[in-house]
Amino acid sequence: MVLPFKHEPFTDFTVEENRKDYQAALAKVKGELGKDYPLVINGEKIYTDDKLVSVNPSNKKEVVGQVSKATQQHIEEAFSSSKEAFKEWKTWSAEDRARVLYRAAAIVRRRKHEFSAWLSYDAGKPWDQADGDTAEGIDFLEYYARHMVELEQGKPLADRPNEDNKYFYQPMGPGVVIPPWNFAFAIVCGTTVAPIVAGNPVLLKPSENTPVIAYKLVEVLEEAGLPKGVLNFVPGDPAEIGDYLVDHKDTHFINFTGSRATGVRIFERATKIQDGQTHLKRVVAEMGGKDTIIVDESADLDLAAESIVHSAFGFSGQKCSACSRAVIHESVYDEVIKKSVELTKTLTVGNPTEDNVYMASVVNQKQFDKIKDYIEVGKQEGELVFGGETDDSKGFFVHPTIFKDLDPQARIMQEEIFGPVVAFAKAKDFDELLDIANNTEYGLTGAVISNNRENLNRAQTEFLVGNLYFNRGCTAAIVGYQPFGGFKMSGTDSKAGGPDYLQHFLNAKVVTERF
Ligand SMILES: NC(=O)c1ccc[n+]([C@@H]2O[C@H](COP(=O)([O-])OP(=O)(O)OC[C@H]3O[C@@H](n4cnc5c(N)ncnc54)[C@H](O)[C@@H]3O)[C@@H](O)[C@H]2O)c1
Ligand SMILES: N[C@@H](CCC=O)C(=O)O
Repeated sequence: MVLPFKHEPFTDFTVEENRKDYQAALAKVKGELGKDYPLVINGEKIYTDDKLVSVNPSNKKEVVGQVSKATQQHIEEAFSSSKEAFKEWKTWSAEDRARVLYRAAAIVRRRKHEFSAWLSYDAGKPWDQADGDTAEGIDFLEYYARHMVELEQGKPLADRPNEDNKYFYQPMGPGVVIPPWNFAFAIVCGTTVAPIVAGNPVLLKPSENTPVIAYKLVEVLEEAGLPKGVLNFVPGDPAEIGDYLVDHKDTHFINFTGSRATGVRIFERATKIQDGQTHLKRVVAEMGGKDTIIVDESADLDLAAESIVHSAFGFSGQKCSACSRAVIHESVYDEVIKKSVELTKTLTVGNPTEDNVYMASVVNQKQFDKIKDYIEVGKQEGELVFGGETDDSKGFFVHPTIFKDLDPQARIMQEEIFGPVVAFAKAKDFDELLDIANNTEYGLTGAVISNNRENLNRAQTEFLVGNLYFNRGCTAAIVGYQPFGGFKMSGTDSKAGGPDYLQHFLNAKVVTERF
Protein backbone atom coordinates (compact mmCIF):
# COMPACT_ATOMS: atom_id res chain seq x y z
CA MET A 1 0.00 0.00 0.00
CA VAL A 2 1.28 3.47 -0.86
CA LEU A 3 0.84 5.91 2.02
CA PRO A 4 -0.03 9.58 1.42
CA PHE A 5 2.97 11.85 0.79
CA LYS A 6 4.68 13.21 3.89
CA HIS A 7 8.04 14.94 3.79
CA GLU A 8 11.13 13.14 5.01
CA PRO A 9 12.00 14.18 8.60
CA PHE A 10 15.29 15.97 9.26
CA THR A 11 17.96 14.51 11.55
CA ASP A 12 18.39 16.12 14.96
CA PHE A 13 22.15 16.48 15.38
CA THR A 14 21.83 17.57 19.02
CA VAL A 15 21.23 13.85 19.69
CA GLU A 16 24.54 12.10 20.39
CA GLU A 17 23.53 8.90 18.59
CA ASN A 18 22.74 10.81 15.40
CA ARG A 19 26.09 12.59 15.54
CA LYS A 20 27.85 9.25 15.93
CA ASP A 21 25.93 7.77 13.00
CA TYR A 22 26.91 10.72 10.81
CA GLN A 23 30.57 10.40 11.82
CA ALA A 24 30.43 6.71 10.93
CA ALA A 25 29.00 7.62 7.50
CA LEU A 26 31.77 10.18 6.97
CA ALA A 27 34.35 7.52 7.87
CA LYS A 28 32.75 5.06 5.43
CA VAL A 29 32.79 7.61 2.61
CA LYS A 30 36.37 8.65 3.41
CA GLY A 31 37.36 5.03 2.80
CA GLU A 32 35.81 5.25 -0.67
CA LEU A 33 37.34 8.54 -1.83
CA GLY A 34 39.41 8.86 -4.99
CA LYS A 35 37.62 6.24 -7.10
CA ASP A 36 36.96 6.45 -10.84
CA TYR A 37 33.36 6.75 -12.07
CA PRO A 38 32.12 6.00 -15.58
CA LEU A 39 29.62 7.45 -18.02
CA VAL A 40 26.52 5.30 -18.26
CA ILE A 41 25.00 4.90 -21.74
CA ASN A 42 22.38 2.27 -22.45
CA GLY A 43 23.30 0.67 -19.11
CA GLU A 44 26.90 0.28 -20.20
CA LYS A 45 29.63 1.76 -17.98
CA ILE A 46 32.19 3.61 -20.09
CA TYR A 47 35.49 4.91 -18.69
CA THR A 48 37.26 7.65 -20.63
CA ASP A 49 40.80 9.01 -20.18
CA ASP A 50 39.64 12.58 -19.79
CA LYS A 51 38.20 13.11 -16.26
CA LEU A 52 36.38 15.65 -14.12
CA VAL A 53 38.16 15.69 -10.76
CA SER A 54 36.01 16.51 -7.76
CA VAL A 55 37.81 17.78 -4.64
CA ASN A 56 36.63 18.42 -1.11
CA PRO A 57 36.11 22.22 -1.07
CA SER A 58 37.03 22.39 2.63
CA ASN A 59 40.26 20.44 2.05
CA LYS A 60 41.16 20.98 -1.57
CA LYS A 61 44.00 18.43 -1.61
CA GLU A 62 41.50 15.65 -0.95
CA VAL A 63 40.19 14.09 -4.18
CA VAL A 64 36.58 12.93 -3.82
CA GLY A 65 36.50 11.09 -7.14
CA GLN A 66 37.30 11.21 -10.84
CA VAL A 67 34.44 11.05 -13.28
CA SER A 68 34.80 10.23 -16.96
CA LYS A 69 33.96 13.01 -19.40
CA ALA A 70 31.55 12.45 -22.26
CA THR A 71 32.37 13.63 -25.78
CA GLN A 72 29.89 14.68 -28.48
CA GLN A 73 30.14 11.13 -29.87
CA HIS A 74 28.99 9.78 -26.48
CA ILE A 75 26.06 12.21 -26.58
CA GLU A 76 25.04 10.79 -29.96
CA GLU A 77 25.15 7.27 -28.51
CA ALA A 78 23.13 8.42 -25.50
CA PHE A 79 20.43 9.89 -27.77
CA SER A 80 20.25 6.64 -29.76
CA SER A 81 19.95 4.63 -26.57
CA SER A 82 17.27 7.01 -25.23
CA LYS A 83 15.20 6.80 -28.38
CA GLU A 84 15.32 3.02 -28.23
CA ALA A 85 14.47 2.95 -24.51
CA PHE A 86 11.56 5.36 -25.05
CA LYS A 87 9.71 2.75 -27.14
CA GLU A 88 9.30 0.54 -24.06
CA TRP A 89 9.41 3.02 -21.19
CA LYS A 90 6.44 5.01 -22.50
CA THR A 91 4.32 1.85 -22.41
CA TRP A 92 4.89 1.26 -18.69
CA SER A 93 1.93 2.26 -16.54
CA ALA A 94 2.43 5.19 -14.19
CA GLU A 95 2.13 2.74 -11.25
CA ASP A 96 5.01 0.65 -12.58
CA ARG A 97 7.20 3.66 -13.22
CA ALA A 98 6.30 5.05 -9.79
CA ARG A 99 7.39 1.80 -8.16
CA VAL A 100 10.94 2.36 -9.44
CA LEU A 101 10.94 5.74 -7.68
CA TYR A 102 9.45 4.35 -4.43
CA ARG A 103 12.16 1.70 -4.39
CA ALA A 104 14.85 4.30 -5.06
CA ALA A 105 13.50 6.42 -2.18
CA ALA A 106 13.68 3.41 0.13
CA ILE A 107 17.28 2.68 -0.89
CA VAL A 108 18.36 6.26 -0.25
CA ARG A 109 16.43 6.42 3.03
CA ARG A 110 18.25 3.33 4.30
CA ARG A 111 21.60 4.92 3.37
CA LYS A 112 20.62 8.49 4.22
CA HIS A 113 23.70 9.54 6.22
CA GLU A 114 25.96 7.96 3.63
CA PHE A 115 24.42 10.12 0.89
CA SER A 116 24.65 13.18 3.10
CA ALA A 117 28.29 12.38 3.89
CA TRP A 118 29.01 12.28 0.14
CA LEU A 119 27.42 15.74 -0.03
CA SER A 120 29.70 16.95 2.77
CA TYR A 121 32.69 15.79 0.70
CA ASP A 122 31.55 16.54 -2.85
CA ALA A 123 29.73 19.85 -2.24
CA GLY A 124 31.11 20.99 1.14
CA LYS A 125 27.75 20.71 2.89
CA PRO A 126 27.50 21.08 6.67
CA TRP A 127 25.68 18.15 8.25
CA ASP A 128 22.24 19.72 8.63
CA GLN A 129 22.37 21.13 5.09
CA ALA A 130 23.48 17.79 3.64
CA ASP A 131 20.75 16.04 5.60
CA GLY A 132 18.17 18.49 4.19
CA ASP A 133 19.49 17.95 0.67
CA THR A 134 19.20 14.15 0.92
CA ALA A 135 15.75 14.41 2.52
CA GLU A 136 14.59 16.66 -0.33
CA GLY A 137 15.82 14.13 -2.89
CA ILE A 138 13.79 11.41 -1.15
CA ASP A 139 10.79 13.76 -1.14
CA PHE A 140 11.06 14.38 -4.89
CA LEU A 141 11.09 10.61 -5.53
CA GLU A 142 8.06 10.02 -3.32
CA TYR A 143 6.12 13.09 -4.47
CA TYR A 144 6.54 12.81 -8.24
CA ALA A 145 5.80 9.08 -8.16
CA ARG A 146 2.44 9.66 -6.47
CA HIS A 147 1.66 12.64 -8.62
CA MET A 148 2.25 10.76 -11.89
CA VAL A 149 -0.12 8.01 -10.77
CA GLU A 150 -2.74 10.69 -10.16
CA LEU A 151 -2.06 12.48 -13.48
CA GLU A 152 -2.38 9.28 -15.47
CA GLN A 153 -6.11 9.54 -14.81
CA GLY A 154 -6.19 12.68 -16.96
CA LYS A 155 -8.62 15.54 -16.30
CA PRO A 156 -12.39 15.73 -16.60
CA LEU A 157 -13.94 17.50 -19.62
CA ALA A 158 -17.48 18.49 -20.46
CA ASP A 159 -19.39 15.99 -22.63
CA ARG A 160 -22.30 16.54 -25.02
CA PRO A 161 -24.95 14.01 -26.09
CA ASN A 162 -23.44 11.30 -28.32
CA GLU A 163 -19.94 12.57 -27.73
CA ASP A 164 -17.21 11.36 -25.37
CA ASN A 165 -14.21 13.61 -24.62
CA LYS A 166 -11.02 12.49 -22.97
CA TYR A 167 -8.08 14.61 -21.70
CA PHE A 168 -4.91 12.76 -20.81
CA TYR A 169 -1.13 13.05 -20.80
CA GLN A 170 1.57 11.39 -22.88
CA PRO A 171 5.35 11.55 -22.53
CA MET A 172 7.29 13.69 -25.00
CA GLY A 173 10.50 11.80 -25.79
CA PRO A 174 14.16 12.07 -24.76
CA GLY A 175 15.27 15.21 -22.98
CA VAL A 176 18.25 16.76 -21.27
CA VAL A 177 18.69 17.50 -17.57
CA ILE A 178 21.26 20.11 -16.57
CA PRO A 179 21.38 20.74 -12.80
CA PRO A 180 23.60 22.99 -10.63
CA TRP A 181 26.02 21.85 -7.92
CA ASN A 182 24.45 23.48 -4.88
CA PHE A 183 21.69 20.93 -4.24
CA ALA A 184 23.87 18.20 -5.63
CA PHE A 185 21.53 15.40 -4.66
CA ALA A 186 18.07 16.98 -4.32
CA ILE A 187 17.96 19.04 -7.51
CA VAL A 188 19.80 16.43 -9.57
CA CYS A 189 17.33 13.84 -8.34
CA GLY A 190 14.17 15.94 -8.71
CA THR A 191 14.98 17.31 -12.14
CA THR A 192 15.91 13.83 -13.38
CA VAL A 193 13.16 11.66 -11.95
CA ALA A 194 10.29 14.03 -12.81
CA PRO A 195 10.64 13.62 -16.59
CA ILE A 196 11.52 9.95 -16.13
CA VAL A 197 8.40 9.07 -14.13
CA ALA A 198 6.43 10.97 -16.77
CA GLY A 199 7.72 8.40 -19.28
CA ASN A 200 10.65 10.23 -20.88
CA PRO A 201 14.26 9.03 -21.17
CA VAL A 202 16.85 11.47 -19.87
CA LEU A 203 20.42 12.46 -20.64
CA LEU A 204 21.78 13.76 -17.32
CA LYS A 205 24.73 16.13 -17.48
CA PRO A 206 25.60 16.89 -13.83
CA SER A 207 27.55 19.92 -12.68
CA GLU A 208 31.29 19.57 -13.15
CA ASN A 209 31.66 20.52 -9.44
CA THR A 210 29.65 17.63 -8.00
CA PRO A 211 29.62 14.67 -10.41
CA VAL A 212 30.26 11.95 -7.80
CA ILE A 213 27.04 12.33 -5.82
CA ALA A 214 25.17 12.53 -9.15
CA TYR A 215 26.65 9.16 -10.11
CA LYS A 216 25.38 7.76 -6.79
CA LEU A 217 21.83 8.66 -7.89
CA VAL A 218 22.36 6.84 -11.18
CA GLU A 219 23.48 3.74 -9.24
CA VAL A 220 20.42 3.87 -7.00
CA LEU A 221 17.98 4.17 -9.90
CA GLU A 222 19.64 1.25 -11.62
CA GLU A 223 19.38 -0.80 -8.40
CA ALA A 224 15.73 0.25 -8.13
CA GLY A 225 15.01 -1.34 -11.51
CA LEU A 226 15.13 1.51 -14.01
CA PRO A 227 15.55 -0.11 -17.44
CA LYS A 228 18.78 0.56 -19.32
CA GLY A 229 18.79 3.57 -21.61
CA VAL A 230 16.10 5.44 -19.67
CA LEU A 231 18.77 7.36 -17.77
CA ASN A 232 22.03 8.07 -19.56
CA PHE A 233 24.75 9.68 -17.45
CA VAL A 234 26.87 12.06 -19.52
CA PRO A 235 29.05 14.29 -17.33
CA GLY A 236 31.48 16.54 -19.14
CA ASP A 237 32.83 19.96 -19.83
CA PRO A 238 29.84 22.26 -20.50
CA ALA A 239 31.92 24.17 -23.05
CA GLU A 240 32.28 20.95 -25.08
CA ILE A 241 28.91 19.28 -24.69
CA GLY A 242 26.52 21.92 -23.25
CA ASP A 243 25.36 23.52 -26.49
CA TYR A 244 25.47 20.14 -28.23
CA LEU A 245 22.94 18.68 -25.78
CA VAL A 246 20.67 21.73 -25.92
CA ASP A 247 20.81 22.12 -29.71
CA HIS A 248 20.34 18.44 -30.54
CA LYS A 249 17.38 17.73 -32.81
CA ASP A 250 16.26 14.85 -30.58
CA THR A 251 16.09 16.96 -27.42
CA HIS A 252 12.42 17.36 -26.54
CA PHE A 253 12.89 19.27 -23.28
CA ILE A 254 15.69 20.87 -21.33
CA ASN A 255 15.27 20.78 -17.58
CA PHE A 256 17.81 23.34 -16.43
CA THR A 257 18.58 24.80 -13.02
CA GLY A 258 21.53 27.15 -12.60
CA SER A 259 22.71 30.68 -13.21
CA ARG A 260 20.86 33.37 -15.13
CA ALA A 261 23.61 33.56 -17.75
CA THR A 262 23.49 29.84 -18.58
CA GLY A 263 19.70 29.68 -18.35
CA VAL A 264 19.18 32.53 -20.77
CA ARG A 265 21.69 31.05 -23.19
CA ILE A 266 19.85 27.71 -23.12
CA PHE A 267 16.45 29.41 -23.43
CA GLU A 268 17.56 31.29 -26.54
CA ARG A 269 19.29 28.34 -28.21
CA ALA A 270 16.37 26.01 -27.62
CA THR A 271 14.10 28.17 -29.80
CA LYS A 272 16.23 27.53 -32.90
CA ILE A 273 14.84 24.66 -34.99
CA GLN A 274 17.58 22.25 -36.07
CA ASP A 275 17.68 20.19 -39.27
CA GLY A 276 15.51 17.13 -38.77
CA GLN A 277 13.82 18.49 -35.64
CA THR A 278 10.10 17.69 -35.62
CA HIS A 279 8.89 19.43 -32.46
CA LEU A 280 9.31 22.59 -30.39
CA LYS A 281 11.56 22.15 -27.35
CA ARG A 282 10.20 22.83 -23.90
CA VAL A 283 12.52 24.68 -21.55
CA VAL A 284 12.30 24.71 -17.80
CA ALA A 285 14.92 27.19 -16.62
CA GLU A 286 15.13 27.91 -12.90
CA MET A 287 17.81 30.53 -12.35
CA GLY A 288 19.37 32.88 -9.83
CA GLY A 289 18.01 35.12 -7.12
CA LYS A 290 18.65 38.36 -5.26
CA ASP A 291 16.38 37.58 -2.38
CA THR A 292 15.16 40.11 0.15
CA ILE A 293 13.81 40.01 3.66
CA ILE A 294 11.86 43.13 4.59
CA VAL A 295 11.21 44.12 8.19
CA ASP A 296 8.60 46.70 9.15
CA GLU A 297 8.28 48.66 12.38
CA SER A 298 5.74 46.20 13.89
CA ALA A 299 8.07 43.18 13.58
CA ASP A 300 9.44 40.86 16.25
CA LEU A 301 13.07 41.98 15.96
CA ASP A 302 14.60 38.77 17.32
CA LEU A 303 12.66 36.83 14.71
CA ALA A 304 13.84 39.33 12.07
CA ALA A 305 17.51 38.86 12.98
CA GLU A 306 17.19 35.09 13.18
CA SER A 307 15.42 34.93 9.80
CA ILE A 308 17.99 37.16 8.09
CA VAL A 309 21.05 35.45 9.55
CA HIS A 310 19.99 31.87 8.87
CA SER A 311 18.70 32.69 5.38
CA ALA A 312 21.88 34.62 4.54
CA PHE A 313 24.50 32.26 5.98
CA GLY A 314 23.00 28.74 5.86
CA PHE A 315 25.24 26.78 3.44
CA SER A 316 27.31 29.97 3.17
CA GLY A 317 24.60 31.73 1.19
CA GLN A 318 25.04 29.32 -1.72
CA LYS A 319 21.32 28.94 -2.31
CA CYS A 320 19.29 30.63 -5.00
CA SER A 321 16.88 31.42 -2.15
CA ALA A 322 19.50 32.95 0.18
CA CYS A 323 18.78 36.33 1.75
CA SER A 324 21.34 38.70 0.27
CA ARG A 325 19.36 41.91 0.99
CA ALA A 326 17.76 42.94 4.27
CA VAL A 327 15.58 46.02 3.90
CA ILE A 328 14.54 47.43 7.26
CA HIS A 329 12.20 50.17 8.44
CA GLU A 330 14.31 53.10 9.66
CA SER A 331 12.80 53.02 13.18
CA VAL A 332 14.13 49.50 13.85
CA TYR A 333 17.12 49.47 11.46
CA ASP A 334 19.94 49.83 14.01
CA GLU A 335 18.38 47.31 16.39
CA VAL A 336 17.94 44.63 13.70
CA ILE A 337 21.55 45.07 12.56
CA LYS A 338 22.80 44.85 16.15
CA LYS A 339 20.85 41.66 16.80
CA SER A 340 21.96 40.17 13.45
CA VAL A 341 25.62 40.83 14.22
CA GLU A 342 25.30 39.30 17.71
CA LEU A 343 23.72 36.17 16.27
CA THR A 344 26.27 35.92 13.45
CA LYS A 345 29.10 35.95 16.03
CA THR A 346 27.80 32.59 17.33
CA LEU A 347 28.11 30.81 13.95
CA THR A 348 30.92 28.29 13.54
CA VAL A 349 32.98 27.93 10.36
CA GLY A 350 34.99 24.79 9.57
CA ASN A 351 35.36 21.52 7.69
CA PRO A 352 32.09 19.51 7.64
CA THR A 353 33.95 16.30 6.83
CA GLU A 354 35.55 16.65 10.29
CA ASP A 355 33.06 18.55 12.48
CA ASN A 356 29.42 19.50 12.82
CA VAL A 357 29.93 23.16 11.84
CA TYR A 358 27.35 25.77 10.88
CA MET A 359 29.22 26.96 7.78
CA ALA A 360 31.89 25.37 5.60
CA SER A 361 33.92 26.55 2.64
CA VAL A 362 32.38 27.80 -0.57
CA VAL A 363 32.42 25.42 -3.49
CA ASN A 364 35.53 26.31 -5.51
CA GLN A 365 38.27 28.82 -6.28
CA LYS A 366 36.13 30.65 -8.84
CA GLN A 367 33.32 31.25 -6.34
CA PHE A 368 35.84 32.12 -3.61
CA ASP A 369 37.48 34.77 -5.83
CA LYS A 370 34.12 36.14 -6.95
CA ILE A 371 32.82 36.51 -3.38
CA LYS A 372 36.10 38.07 -2.25
CA ASP A 373 35.78 40.65 -5.05
CA TYR A 374 32.21 41.43 -4.00
CA ILE A 375 33.38 41.97 -0.42
CA GLU A 376 35.77 44.62 -1.76
CA VAL A 377 32.93 46.17 -3.79
CA GLY A 378 30.79 46.18 -0.62
CA LYS A 379 33.50 48.08 1.27
CA GLN A 380 33.29 50.84 -1.37
CA GLU A 381 29.51 50.87 -1.51
CA GLY A 382 28.57 50.55 2.16
CA GLU A 383 29.97 50.00 5.64
CA LEU A 384 31.37 46.61 6.64
CA VAL A 385 29.89 45.87 10.06
CA PHE A 386 30.91 42.24 10.48
CA GLY A 387 33.13 39.60 8.85
CA GLY A 388 34.90 40.04 5.53
CA GLU A 389 37.64 37.47 6.30
CA THR A 390 38.58 34.94 3.61
CA ASP A 391 41.16 32.13 3.59
CA ASP A 392 41.85 29.75 0.71
CA SER A 393 45.04 28.20 2.05
CA LYS A 394 43.40 24.82 2.80
CA GLY A 395 39.81 25.17 1.62
CA PHE A 396 37.74 27.98 0.17
CA PHE A 397 36.62 29.66 3.39
CA VAL A 398 34.63 32.89 3.44
CA HIS A 399 33.34 34.09 6.81
CA PRO A 400 29.82 35.47 7.25
CA THR A 401 29.83 39.10 6.18
CA ILE A 402 27.40 41.95 6.89
CA PHE A 403 27.32 45.35 5.18
CA LYS A 404 25.01 48.24 6.04
CA ASP A 405 23.83 51.54 4.57
CA LEU A 406 23.61 50.39 0.97
CA ASP A 407 21.99 52.38 -1.79
CA PRO A 408 19.25 50.17 -3.30
CA GLN A 409 21.00 50.44 -6.69
CA ALA A 410 24.42 49.40 -5.34
CA ARG A 411 26.00 46.42 -7.07
CA ILE A 412 25.86 44.25 -3.95
CA MET A 413 22.14 45.06 -3.75
CA GLN A 414 21.58 44.07 -7.39
CA GLU A 415 23.96 41.26 -8.43
CA GLU A 416 23.78 37.66 -7.25
CA ILE A 417 26.88 36.96 -5.11
CA PHE A 418 26.05 33.39 -4.11
CA GLY A 419 28.11 33.60 -0.94
CA PRO A 420 27.77 34.51 2.74
CA VAL A 421 27.31 38.25 2.23
CA VAL A 422 24.22 40.20 3.23
CA ALA A 423 23.59 43.89 2.59
CA PHE A 424 21.32 46.04 4.79
CA ALA A 425 19.39 49.03 3.48
CA LYS A 426 16.96 51.39 5.21
CA ALA A 427 13.44 52.46 4.15
CA LYS A 428 11.09 55.12 5.53
CA ASP A 429 7.76 53.28 5.12
CA PHE A 430 6.16 50.10 3.76
CA ASP A 431 5.87 51.51 0.23
CA GLU A 432 9.60 52.04 0.13
CA LEU A 433 10.30 48.62 1.70
CA LEU A 434 8.34 47.02 -1.14
CA ASP A 435 9.86 49.27 -3.81
CA ILE A 436 13.36 48.27 -2.81
CA ALA A 437 12.42 44.60 -2.52
CA ASN A 438 11.10 44.70 -6.10
CA ASN A 439 13.87 46.75 -7.66
CA THR A 440 15.92 43.78 -8.93
CA GLU A 441 15.65 41.84 -12.16
CA TYR A 442 15.22 38.68 -10.08
CA GLY A 443 12.04 37.44 -8.40
CA LEU A 444 12.72 34.17 -6.64
CA THR A 445 12.13 34.27 -2.87
CA GLY A 446 11.38 36.93 -0.31
CA ALA A 447 10.14 37.28 3.24
CA VAL A 448 8.25 39.85 5.26
CA ILE A 449 8.74 40.07 9.00
CA SER A 450 5.76 41.98 10.31
CA ASN A 451 2.84 41.91 12.74
CA ASN A 452 0.81 44.27 10.58
CA ARG A 453 -1.90 42.34 8.71
CA GLU A 454 -2.49 45.16 6.24
CA ASN A 455 1.19 45.10 5.24
CA LEU A 456 1.19 41.32 4.91
CA ASN A 457 -1.91 41.48 2.72
CA ARG A 458 -0.27 44.05 0.46
CA ALA A 459 2.94 42.05 0.22
CA GLN A 460 0.99 38.99 -0.89
CA THR A 461 0.22 40.64 -4.22
CA GLU A 462 2.82 43.42 -4.49
CA PHE A 463 6.06 41.59 -3.50
CA LEU A 464 7.01 40.11 -6.90
CA VAL A 465 8.58 36.76 -6.11
CA GLY A 466 7.64 33.14 -6.80
CA ASN A 467 8.05 32.04 -3.16
CA LEU A 468 7.06 34.53 -0.47
CA TYR A 469 7.29 33.81 3.25
CA PHE A 470 5.75 35.66 6.20
CA ASN A 471 7.46 35.69 9.59
CA ARG A 472 10.17 33.17 8.74
CA GLY A 473 13.30 33.07 6.60
CA CYS A 474 13.27 32.87 2.81
CA THR A 475 15.05 29.52 2.33
CA ALA A 476 14.19 25.85 2.85
CA ALA A 477 11.12 25.19 0.74
CA ILE A 478 9.79 21.66 1.21
CA VAL A 479 8.53 19.43 -1.60
CA GLY A 480 4.74 19.25 -1.64
CA TYR A 481 4.48 22.05 0.93
CA GLN A 482 6.22 24.97 -0.82
CA PRO A 483 6.51 24.20 -4.56
CA PHE A 484 9.49 26.19 -5.77
CA GLY A 485 10.15 28.49 -8.73
CA GLY A 486 10.87 32.09 -9.52
CA PHE A 487 9.35 35.08 -11.33
CA LYS A 488 11.09 37.61 -13.59
CA MET A 489 14.68 36.70 -14.49
CA SER A 490 14.72 34.00 -11.81
CA GLY A 491 13.12 31.64 -14.26
CA THR A 492 10.15 29.90 -15.77
CA ASP A 493 8.32 29.51 -12.43
CA SER A 494 8.12 25.75 -12.89
CA LYS A 495 7.27 25.11 -9.22
CA ALA A 496 9.43 22.07 -8.55
CA GLY A 497 7.86 19.77 -5.99
CA GLY A 498 4.38 21.02 -6.83
CA PRO A 499 1.19 19.86 -8.57
CA ASP A 500 1.98 21.57 -11.91
CA TYR A 501 5.56 20.33 -12.32
CA LEU A 502 5.21 17.04 -14.19
CA GLN A 503 3.10 18.67 -16.88
CA HIS A 504 6.27 20.39 -18.13
CA PHE A 505 7.37 16.97 -19.42
CA LEU A 506 4.07 15.76 -20.79
CA ASN A 507 1.93 16.45 -23.83
CA ALA A 508 -1.73 16.90 -23.01
CA LYS A 509 -3.92 15.09 -25.53
CA VAL A 510 -7.65 15.30 -26.24
CA VAL A 511 -9.55 12.45 -27.90
CA THR A 512 -13.16 12.97 -28.96
CA GLU A 513 -15.43 10.16 -30.11
CA ARG A 514 -18.86 10.58 -31.69
CA PHE A 515 -21.38 7.79 -31.12
N1 LIG B 1 16.02 28.77 -9.09
C1 LIG B 1 16.41 27.62 -8.58
O1 LIG B 1 15.62 26.73 -8.27
C2 LIG B 1 17.88 27.40 -8.37
C3 LIG B 1 18.29 26.31 -7.59
C4 LIG B 1 19.66 26.12 -7.40
C5 LIG B 1 20.58 26.97 -7.97
N2 LIG B 1 20.14 28.00 -8.71
C6 LIG B 1 21.09 28.94 -9.30
O2 LIG B 1 22.18 28.21 -9.86
C7 LIG B 1 23.36 29.00 -9.83
C8 LIG B 1 24.49 28.20 -9.22
O3 LIG B 1 24.67 27.03 -9.93
P1 LIG B 1 25.85 26.81 -10.97
O4 LIG B 1 27.04 27.61 -10.54
O5 LIG B 1 26.00 25.35 -11.13
O6 LIG B 1 25.23 27.45 -12.29
P2 LIG B 1 25.79 27.35 -13.79
O7 LIG B 1 24.84 28.09 -14.64
O8 LIG B 1 27.21 27.71 -13.83
O9 LIG B 1 25.72 25.79 -14.12
C9 LIG B 1 24.51 25.08 -14.06
C10 LIG B 1 24.61 23.88 -14.97
O10 LIG B 1 24.70 24.35 -16.31
C11 LIG B 1 25.80 23.71 -16.95
N3 LIG B 1 26.26 24.57 -18.03
C12 LIG B 1 27.14 25.58 -17.98
N4 LIG B 1 27.28 26.14 -19.20
C13 LIG B 1 26.45 25.48 -20.03
C14 LIG B 1 26.11 25.59 -21.42
N5 LIG B 1 26.66 26.51 -22.20
N6 LIG B 1 25.21 24.75 -21.92
C15 LIG B 1 24.62 23.82 -21.16
N7 LIG B 1 24.91 23.65 -19.85
C16 LIG B 1 25.80 24.48 -19.29
C17 LIG B 1 26.77 23.47 -15.83
O11 LIG B 1 27.71 22.51 -16.19
C18 LIG B 1 25.84 23.02 -14.73
O12 LIG B 1 25.50 21.67 -14.89
C19 LIG B 1 23.00 30.23 -9.02
O13 LIG B 1 22.75 31.28 -9.90
C20 LIG B 1 21.75 29.81 -8.29
O14 LIG B 1 20.93 30.89 -7.90
C21 LIG B 1 18.81 28.23 -8.94
N1 LIG C 1 14.71 25.16 -2.77
C1 LIG C 1 15.79 25.72 -1.98
C2 LIG C 1 16.72 26.55 -2.77
C3 LIG C 1 17.26 25.92 -4.00
C4 LIG C 1 18.28 26.82 -4.62
O1 LIG C 1 19.42 26.87 -4.35
C5 LIG C 1 15.23 26.59 -0.87
O2 LIG C 1 14.03 26.79 -0.81
O3 LIG C 1 16.01 27.08 -0.06
